[in-house]
Amino acid sequence: MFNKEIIAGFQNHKTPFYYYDLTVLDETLKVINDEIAGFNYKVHYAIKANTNDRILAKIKEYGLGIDCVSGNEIKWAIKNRFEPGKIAFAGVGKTDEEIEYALKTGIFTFNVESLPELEVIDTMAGKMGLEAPIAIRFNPNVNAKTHYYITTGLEENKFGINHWELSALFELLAKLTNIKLLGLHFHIGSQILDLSVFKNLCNRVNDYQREFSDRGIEIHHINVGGGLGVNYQNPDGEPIPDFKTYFQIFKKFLNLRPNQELHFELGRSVVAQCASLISRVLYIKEGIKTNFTILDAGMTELIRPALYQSFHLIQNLSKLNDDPSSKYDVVGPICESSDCFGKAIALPKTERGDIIAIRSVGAYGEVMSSSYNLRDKAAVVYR
Ligand SMILES: Cc1ncc(COP(=O)(O)O)c(C=O)c1O
Ligand SMILES: N[C@@H](CCCC[NH3+])C(=O)O
Repeated sequence: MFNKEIIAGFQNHKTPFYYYDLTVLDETLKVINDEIAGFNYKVHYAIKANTNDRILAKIKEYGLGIDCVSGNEIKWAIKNRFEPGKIAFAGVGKTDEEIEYALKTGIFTFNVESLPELEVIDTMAGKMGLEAPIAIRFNPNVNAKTHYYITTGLEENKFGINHWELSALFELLAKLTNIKLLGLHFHIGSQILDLSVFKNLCNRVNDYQREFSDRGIEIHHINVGGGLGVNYQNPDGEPIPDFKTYFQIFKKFLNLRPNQELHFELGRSVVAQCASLISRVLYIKEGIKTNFTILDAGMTELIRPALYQSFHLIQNLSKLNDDPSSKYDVVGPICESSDCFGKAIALPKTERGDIIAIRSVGAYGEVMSSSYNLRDKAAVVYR
């Protein structure tokens, strides 16, 4: 991602800043489109991962739709010229205002997460003289084998309708007159590296499909959500897991009906590798076991390590060819001990003023930043 010229160019910018390499995004989007070509598959990009307008313009260029989780995300998608007919709306807590707005706008589908929500959407659509297009989000109770905080498809999670609610759901569907059932929706979690869990998901989806076809209910599309993980250890290497293997699982194990569409809501795997957080070393401070490298970027720019103890590769771009002979706790300036990007990180001997890159921050990076400690918003630089 970096060469001498790019690194030299960084000297002209005030740090910290988000550096987006749109050529990386191009490559990723091309791979996705190649893998789904010839199949009745559609990808709706999960906009929560990154709402940057230049990123969205690229995603639109490749023809993806958008998966939203708030009314404001829908508004933002439309402002960025995505057609309402390519926008899906999920979320366990849709407000009346958001539902009304989405109905008026004519989005493709509501991914409905509970029976009470289904009734509210039906009532509101009735009052507006509309038919609400819906998919039912099921909680398939499939373990995504990922971090506890980003697991969404276990019965104990708040997301989706559980299997034991199925007969109540069928009764309700038969009764409601202002909804049009289009799809079945699933999303089991994020940063999934063990792809066998998607095979387990396919088996559950096939079971759910049967429940509907046994009752003579036709389903237009199946939505298997997102969740494909990325290689945080080696962002410049081959993606592990890779898109080919991922899509292959659905091609092999999911029983699509004739003419049925298969939808995906990928977020992280689309955008994670196209960005780095670029920062300068403010101080090297002596520590008890390891010295501290204190950066001018902190958890306000990237909260993932503090929130999930997640790993991001850290590189000293000022000394890229030197041996990583020293170890540092790489920390930010925020008044929290969790403001730490990594402990005992091997780096070349690092000095004040060195440029540091924190890699793979394109997903859930900039969007999760905050102004805690009244910090300025980080700038953005593109290639
Ligand atoms: C409903 C839904 N769809 C899609 C995504 C995108 O997931 P990921 O970024 O892991 O691909 C999420 C986030 O986990 C989600 O909650
Ligand atoms: N914010 C999480 C992912 C959550 C995805 C949304 N359900 C992360 O940074 O990994």
